[in-house]
Amino acid sequence: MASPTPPAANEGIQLLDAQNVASSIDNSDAGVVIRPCDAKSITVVATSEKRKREDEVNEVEAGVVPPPPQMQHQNPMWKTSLCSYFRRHNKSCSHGDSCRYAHGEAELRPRPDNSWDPTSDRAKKLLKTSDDIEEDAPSEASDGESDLPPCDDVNSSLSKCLVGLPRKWASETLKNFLDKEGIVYKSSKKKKGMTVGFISFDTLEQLKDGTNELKGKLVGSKQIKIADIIVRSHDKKQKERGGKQFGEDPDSSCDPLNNDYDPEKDGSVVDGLALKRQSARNAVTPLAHMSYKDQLEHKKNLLLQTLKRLTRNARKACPDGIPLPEWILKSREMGGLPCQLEGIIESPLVNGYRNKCEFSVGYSLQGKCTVGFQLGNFREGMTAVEEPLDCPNVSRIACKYAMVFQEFLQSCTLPVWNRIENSGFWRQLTVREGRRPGQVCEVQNGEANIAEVMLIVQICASGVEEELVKGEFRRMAQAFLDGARACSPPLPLSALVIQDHRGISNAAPADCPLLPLAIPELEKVSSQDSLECSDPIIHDYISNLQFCVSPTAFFQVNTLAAEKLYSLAGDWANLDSDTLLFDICCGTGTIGLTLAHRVGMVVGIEMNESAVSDARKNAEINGIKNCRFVCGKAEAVMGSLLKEYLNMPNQHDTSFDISEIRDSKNTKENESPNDNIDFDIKSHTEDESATDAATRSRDQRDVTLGETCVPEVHLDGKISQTESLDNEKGNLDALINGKSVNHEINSIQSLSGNSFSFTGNFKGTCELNSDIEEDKGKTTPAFAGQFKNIVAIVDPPRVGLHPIVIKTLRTHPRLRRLVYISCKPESLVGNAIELCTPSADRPDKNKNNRGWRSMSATGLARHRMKSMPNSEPFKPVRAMAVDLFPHTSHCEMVMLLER
Ligand SMILES: C[S@@+](CC[C@H](N)C(=O)[O-])C[C@H]1O[C@@H](n2cnc3c(N)ncnc32)[C@H](O)[C@@H]1O
Repeated sequence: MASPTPPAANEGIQLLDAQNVASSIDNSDAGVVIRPCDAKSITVVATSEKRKREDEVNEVEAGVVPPPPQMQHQNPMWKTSLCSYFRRHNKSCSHGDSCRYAHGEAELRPRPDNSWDPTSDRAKKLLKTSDDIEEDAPSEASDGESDLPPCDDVNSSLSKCLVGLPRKWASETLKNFLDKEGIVYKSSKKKKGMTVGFISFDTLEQLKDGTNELKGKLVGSKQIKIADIIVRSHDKKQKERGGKQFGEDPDSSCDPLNNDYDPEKDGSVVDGLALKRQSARNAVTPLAHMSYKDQLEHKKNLLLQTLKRLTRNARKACPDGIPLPEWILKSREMGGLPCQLEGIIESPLVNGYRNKCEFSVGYSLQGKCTVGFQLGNFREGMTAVEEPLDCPNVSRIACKYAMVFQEFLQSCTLPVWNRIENSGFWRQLTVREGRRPGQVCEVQNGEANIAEVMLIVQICASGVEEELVKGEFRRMAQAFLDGARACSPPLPLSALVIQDHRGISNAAPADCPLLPLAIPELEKVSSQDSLECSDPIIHDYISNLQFCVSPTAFFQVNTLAAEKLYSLAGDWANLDSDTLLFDICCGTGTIGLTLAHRVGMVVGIEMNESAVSDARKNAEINGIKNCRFVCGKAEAVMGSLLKEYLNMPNQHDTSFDISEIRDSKNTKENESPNDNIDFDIKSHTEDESATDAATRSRDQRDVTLGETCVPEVHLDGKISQTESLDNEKGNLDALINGKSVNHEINSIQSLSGNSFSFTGNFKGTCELNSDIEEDKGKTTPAFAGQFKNIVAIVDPPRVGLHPIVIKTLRTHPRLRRLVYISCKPESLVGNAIELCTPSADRPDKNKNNRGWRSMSATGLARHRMKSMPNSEPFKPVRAMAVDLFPHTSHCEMVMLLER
């Protein structure tokens, strides 16, 4: 038998202090996970042992056998983590020199983002130095557990972090456990779903006894580790000003866990490898220290590793008795790749490329009111904000506006948002930029091409007197105008919007109230009391088309690189006039609209109402008539749309029967990872058109399954004759495309000329076809069978596609080509496993989703494969990346799947 395989470095939980905890936190959209990165590797090891003879290359990938020297050199992670096996087994490791992990500090290399393995002496030393700088040095952790804090730092050190707790524990369970163990403490806190909890003590004595008692205690099979909590100097300052610190009141908002800061949303794209950020530049652009060429090489290497995971997992998921597909067999000749990675397309603009920056409002490490980027994840205990001036991805214009706002706040009476206390008024500034039309001759001088700027200021108006708020808004608008004018040349300023958001995190929901403000002198303010102005919108241009961008609609942050991305997707989709193109997760319609001239018809699907409204406007202003945009979650409408357009039998059924929806709803309640099913589709009646059925949706909160309801309908089209039309709510009696209809309107989404778009309760019979469809002479359901070539381009958010969408696409026999665009290649891999693995002859209907929380994305995909209906799999044909995010480790990947 082979000698025991050393586990990967950092196996299990061996976190030393709060920083180390943070460094293992995966801040993906899925939430916080202390990532036993190694569990994965261990699985790989076990499986690759099983399938050793099949593919030795996989063992290289899994770290089981060393890569050839040239690969070692290429792998940016080579020897960047300490080998835990080596440390634990008296400095011996059966892999010897070929181990991918460092045997001791001397061998250790810095990670690509210049950070060090958090468990290394170097990292700890750096940590200590930086903490000294912050006048807030915690005790240095030693060998897995922290020492007791020095006596002169008692106030900030009477709290500890408990690592390795069961995820299912809540605060109450932790309290019970501590009481049972006889620990004397002041307060404790634990959030379900995390393995970290917090405990605070009244005295040093209590802390000493408590930590001694808890150190190494077993909970289930896991040992509890104890780590320090690092309190920043600005938090101390807040405390001095009267603010609470963690531990003072466990039920108060002073809870480091009560934050769902998403650095991605914030523009602060944090590299998961980072240990600790000392500057906004490092937090937001961790690769900025590399040349652009090296950055691309680094990203390419990461993508290669990610792609190989697809092959490995699809192989594992392949049901017994079913032959491995050709692409997996061929992968041996390509070093384990599922298809060729054909390269990485550079961003035309490397600096200042972001057209949207979300600046946090908070305090710097020195306690100064600052508008900029947070230095790290709040879960790392980091709330400090630093100015964005040194971040190369931010434009000069965005920086200027951040500075103008910062100056304004310093003289403002209303408080800035306190992330620890969840109180305050000013929260965030978003700067969105729109470029001029036409071919840009001087790409690198991107700033000169910015024609429009929209500023969105997020506040929390709760409990603040209205008059005071109005006065501050007026002063702020004036400050922005003055700031814009003071620059040479003056900065563009087209729209100013207030977003009143009362939630804990700055990530506001799509329906968060927006108040467009008049900008003095730009807008003619009719009276002193009227601050509001009309629709705030800016414009940008892609492939010579104009795009409206409303305040919250998604628009790629790097427009010039996005243009390259879309044209690559279009080229690979192999489009012609016989093509029906589904643009899934279409946002403001950018992909569908830029490719509309190459296809017969585009159907865009998007859940964000304002983005759909923008998409429709965009079609109109560009005179594009062969696009239809459907507002709804793809998982709720995709099946119906496929049936509607592809003339499937039983056309008047919705795509999923109630049991399917109920099933997905149940799995959600029973811990389904896909907890974003908000819509329900009811079987529709014979007198509704398929279009109506496909587009109507109802918020799950208002409906319980099995209940009969008046379906809510989303319609769009042109009114040729109107008897009554109330802009807000009321009844619409109109002739729509020649048919008389009556609708109770819930909300009108856009109204320009005689075009409309609204949701309302469906009352009568309406064979509605939008004028766009009529103009093309393709009326619903006359589309059926009209298209020979059915293609989907999917561009989902970071979590990837919903499993129902994957299943719908995979099981539809007429969909032969799919172009997957991904801003998170790991999610693409998860989805591609489900799309490309052969299905079992008899799918396992018994979906046991228990334990999904501890599964990796790929493990989950393999698990779901078991219940995939028998269907022809796709195969990965080619892949290519487009760098939309220079200086960060993020990258867009495009993969062509065919069958
Ligand atoms: C990465 S963006 C792509 C947008 C667009 N393709 C573009 O390039 O501008 C993802 C879009 O998917 C939308 N989205 C997220 N979840 C969705 C769902 N379940 N169904 C439909 N759209 C969804 C988001 O609102 C967002 O506009």
